[in-house]
Amino acid sequence: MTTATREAGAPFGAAPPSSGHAATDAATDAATDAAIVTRGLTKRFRGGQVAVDALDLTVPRGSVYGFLGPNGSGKTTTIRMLLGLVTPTEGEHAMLGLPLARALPKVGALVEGPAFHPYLSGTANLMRLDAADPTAPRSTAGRRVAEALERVGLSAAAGKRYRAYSLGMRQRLAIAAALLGPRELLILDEPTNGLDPQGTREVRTLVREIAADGTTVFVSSHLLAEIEQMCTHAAIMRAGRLVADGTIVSLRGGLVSRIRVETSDPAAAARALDALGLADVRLTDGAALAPGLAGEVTAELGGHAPERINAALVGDGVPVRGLAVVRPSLEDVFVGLTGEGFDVDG
Ligand SMILES: Nc1ncnc2c1ncn2[C@@H]1O[C@H](COP(=O)(O)OP(=O)(O)OP(=O)(O)O)[C@@H](O)[C@H]1O
Repeated sequence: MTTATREAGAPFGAAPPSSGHAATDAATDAATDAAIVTRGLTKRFRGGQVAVDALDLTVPRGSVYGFLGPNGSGKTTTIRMLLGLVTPTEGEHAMLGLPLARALPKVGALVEGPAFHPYLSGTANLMRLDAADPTAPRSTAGRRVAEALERVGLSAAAGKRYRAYSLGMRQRLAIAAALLGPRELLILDEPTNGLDPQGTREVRTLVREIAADGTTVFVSSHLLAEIEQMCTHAAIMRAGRLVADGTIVSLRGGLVSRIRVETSDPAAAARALDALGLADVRLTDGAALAPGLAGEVTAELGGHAPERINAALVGDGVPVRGLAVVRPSLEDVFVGLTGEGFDVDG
């Protein structure tokens, strides 16, 4: 069943009124209460290209949900299906447990940035966009625009022409456009694409602030580190398929942290780590590569406290130049799952 046929009836995931099974109800309620649910969502373009392949997603309310995947992995197509801009070939989807037409007023979206007029101010640009929404009452337009500008931290620059805005300010204005009116869910497609580091930081901070105000944020990106810094949850896509999803902590939890010791005596360090019972001790002898180069020993951290490892190394007379806990990144998760690097140009 697609969105088009579902709009007139109950939203996907809604519990039947007479459902009497507690376990089934709990599962259904979780889906109904989610900000976004998709089941078997598929898009096959004419010509046979499968952009999204049987996607099952559950985005909890209140999460900052990273939708991660290399270029071309189906992120934009999924978002366009969610918003009713592309008709799915198969599968179901719902936002906020509502039929699409009722959900959309509560959903702000930034898919392809709105076209702003370079010679108009931030305020004037948003007033134009607000005026294009036939459901928004005219009498409160000024307040809506002022609030949206305030929310993205552009009140002070509201009167400036758009052409004088920095890249980060421009993107914040685009997000303000998605926030005209109260939103329960904000969907952002690659909001930091093309931004400089400062602009990227501004957008990242803004996303966190919006989430802290209680809005669920669904944000796509091809940048692993960015999703790790910004999100509570993530789904990882590859070639239209979901390869992993969950909280960032649980995704990383599938892989173990390691301890890394930098030392001029890696053999002694390796012996000490072995004696402590650390697993998978690996050694690189720097001096064998170049005279004077420090060596490195790594091992699975397991339940060992790094400070005790350090004390044991020092106690054994190992000259420790550096000691670090290396936590697995989402990139490690992706590589572990697919056996491939995360090719951003993929
Ligand atoms: N209208 C279309 N017709 C045919 N193929 C399409 C169409 N739109 C997207 N595709 C293809 O579907 C696949 C997924 O594209 P999509 O834009 O959803 O990926 P993405 O993960 O958002 O990547 P990007 O970050 O580059 O936009 C790609 O191979 C793309 O070429």
